[in-house]
Amino acid sequence: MQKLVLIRHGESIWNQENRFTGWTDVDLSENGYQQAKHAGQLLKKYGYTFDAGFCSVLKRSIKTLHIVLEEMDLLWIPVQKSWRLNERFYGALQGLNKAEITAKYGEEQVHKWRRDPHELPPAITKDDDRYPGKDIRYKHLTERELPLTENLAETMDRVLPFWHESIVPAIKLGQKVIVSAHGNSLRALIQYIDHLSDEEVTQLDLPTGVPLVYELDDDLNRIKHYYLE
Ligand SMILES: O=C(O)[C@H](O)COP(=O)(O)O
Repeated sequence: MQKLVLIRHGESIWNQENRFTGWTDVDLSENGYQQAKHAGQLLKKYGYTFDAGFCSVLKRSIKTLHIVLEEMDLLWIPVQKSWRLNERFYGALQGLNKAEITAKYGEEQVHKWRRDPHELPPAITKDDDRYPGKDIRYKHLTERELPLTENLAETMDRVLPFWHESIVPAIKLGQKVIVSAHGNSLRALIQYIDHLSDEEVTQLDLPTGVPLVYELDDDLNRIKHYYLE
């Protein structure tokens, strides 16, 4: 049996302000720092340790992992960052207030944008300042990989190659792994690991900054999962 720990980053400033975030590189709120710290303390208290960490290239995920590892005195372990673990790219919704968008387009449409795995939020265009092609950290991505919008299914398509090529090999080597990522990149991963239907993943919401432990068998099938609280 292998344990894998997934953690959604601590609360960000835009989570607090109720704004669509996506690939916007927003920092943790003070509460988010405390959540990450608490997560690290819990992991330590329950005797967890890690050999490898994985996070996105967004600072809320990077800092969450850093703070957790700092609490565990494990800052020295190798950490791999990948854009593939980034939050789902929320297109033209990025930066907008969720309540205002709900007032404008109605709850049903906003729920679809947020939770329907195949619904695409309105896209940006390449001349938009939010286009990732303008951000140096994505300079190695092909044009096809640079999103203008993304639904959960597309998010899963870009998360899974990283899961199979980087995370799975580490687990199979017997390493203890922690993945710090985002609400939707983790929902995509969980849909895959747990074989959830589209209907089931629609119901799945992850809290910020709470470690989610997966116990996996040798073929990486889930035995059970639970939050550490
Ligand atoms: O990008 C965001 O706005 C959040 O991290 C996730 O938002 P959601 O719960 O609306 O998908």
